Amino acid sequence: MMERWRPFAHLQVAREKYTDSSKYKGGKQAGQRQKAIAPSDDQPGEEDDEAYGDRSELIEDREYDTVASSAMHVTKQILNVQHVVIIQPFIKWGPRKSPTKPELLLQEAEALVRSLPRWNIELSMKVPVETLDKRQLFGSGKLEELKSIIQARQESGTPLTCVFISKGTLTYGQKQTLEQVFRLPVMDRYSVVVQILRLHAVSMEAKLQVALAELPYIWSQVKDQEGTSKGSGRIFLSDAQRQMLQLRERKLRNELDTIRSHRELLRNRRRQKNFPVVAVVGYTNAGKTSLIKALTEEQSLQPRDQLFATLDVTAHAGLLPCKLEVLYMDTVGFMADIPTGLIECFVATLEDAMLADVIVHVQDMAHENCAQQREHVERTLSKLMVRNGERTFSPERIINVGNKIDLVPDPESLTMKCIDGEQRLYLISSQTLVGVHELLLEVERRVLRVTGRQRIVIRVPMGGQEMAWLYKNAAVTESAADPNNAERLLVSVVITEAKLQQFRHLFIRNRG
Ligand SMILES: Nc1nc2c(ncn2[C@@H]2O[C@H](COP(=O)(O)OP(=O)(O)OP(=O)(O)O)[C@@H](O)[C@H]2O)c(=O)[nH]1
Ligand SMILES: [Mg+2]
Repeated sequence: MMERWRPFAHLQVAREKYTDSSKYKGGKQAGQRQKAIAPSDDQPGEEDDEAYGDRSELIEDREYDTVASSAMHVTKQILNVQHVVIIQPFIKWGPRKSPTKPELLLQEAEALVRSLPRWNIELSMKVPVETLDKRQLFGSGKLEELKSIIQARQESGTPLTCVFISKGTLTYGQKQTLEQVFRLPVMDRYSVVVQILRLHAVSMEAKLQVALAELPYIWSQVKDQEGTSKGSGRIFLSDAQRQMLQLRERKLRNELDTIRSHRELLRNRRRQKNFPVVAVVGYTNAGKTSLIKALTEEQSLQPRDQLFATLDVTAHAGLLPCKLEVLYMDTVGFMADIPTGLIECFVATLEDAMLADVIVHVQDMAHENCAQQREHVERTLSKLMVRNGERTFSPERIINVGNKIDLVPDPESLTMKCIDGEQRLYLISSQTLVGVHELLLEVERRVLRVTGRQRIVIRVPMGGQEMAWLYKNAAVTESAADPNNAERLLVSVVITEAKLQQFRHLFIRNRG
């Protein structure tokens, strides 16, 4: 019966590159983004796409698409128009009640749907439930009521095409029951997020990660189905399909391992080049990309009002006021209530962020749920730390930034909250640039402190080797003739302790 409401099953033959969404992201952005990166060899991006052609076979796999579209209702035709009914179930009381208000949960569900360019929200409802585990999820009366609402809407001429139940994952049984009642395909958060990730994945690494993130979901649906339909004679996966999925998982893991060791090499190379790294992290849509754009004035960066707009960790060069060059890493946003299996794969891309010298945590001050978002990010970051075998973040390395203050009606009221224990919150707007310069000065202070760099003035002979050495091994900020000695220059530099020792050893001792 389900076959009838599986609108994507017949569509998976299309071969176009579904991640080539450039025309939906405000122009040539996908290409521009690659150009924006500095230095260019730091990215497992398009060049990898060409260099590893066989990887694309993993992305373009017809047999897999058939299984994926029936298990998740996801499709390569992401850009098809959809008319969506959103239902946000929430537990009204008891220990499993969500700490977040149902209205905010519903808003987040709507934001997820709006992140898909041609998905239209036709109906949006929050519905109290006793538990999220019932096979039909809702009480019988409520279910009938929902069915009538949907039917009435359809009869009035609205072409509804799917129901999005905003719960992490629905079991196969829940989906089947609800699809029979609503006579529409039913999706959960996992499958909607997968659609968004598929759309926004640009680099081969991100594409492979999304592909890997889909597998635990498919397996869980298969397991559920086996548990519910014993004896019904209907087999969800053939043995050959099972083997195909297992093989696919192995291949994806291998490919990702290869890409990551390549990334490790690049990271080492970057370290040799001695660029301090500043990672920008935060909840999805908090304004991470916008902040990097403001700090680097890089025009090609395209912030978007979409969740999970950034899926690739990219590096962008910027100059600190002292003329020291740093790399800002843009990262994947965090989100609560995303099943762990899904985000697990992306956690690896945050490795770079964890190794940064300084971490900027961007928070959306205009969001009603700001405090919970902040806690979620902090909790996830500390879990990541533990996994990476690190102790804890020293507060030295973290700068808390409250963004979007231009949208806060009374920004003055926030000033009170700015001192949070020892941690200061830097209030800024990446759009109007209020507070950005002050933040930049703080980034500079932290980078210099954490990386053991100092700003000093050195007196060197004019035209000597010293000057060339300093240009190569330190950041030269200024040079001027020494008023007391016409043959000497006063050079302001930002230099590490180790390099300063080397300088002394090479030049000062020699001079005797
Ligand atoms: N008014 C206002 N809007 C902002 C500000 N900063 C960012 N935005 C908007 O917020 C939206 C999200 O910005 P992004 O910079 O893409 O956010 P992000 O954190 O990189 O999001 P993801 O990559 O999806 O996790 C965009 O529409 C931005 O224009 C700000 O200071 N003020
Ligand atoms: Mg972003």
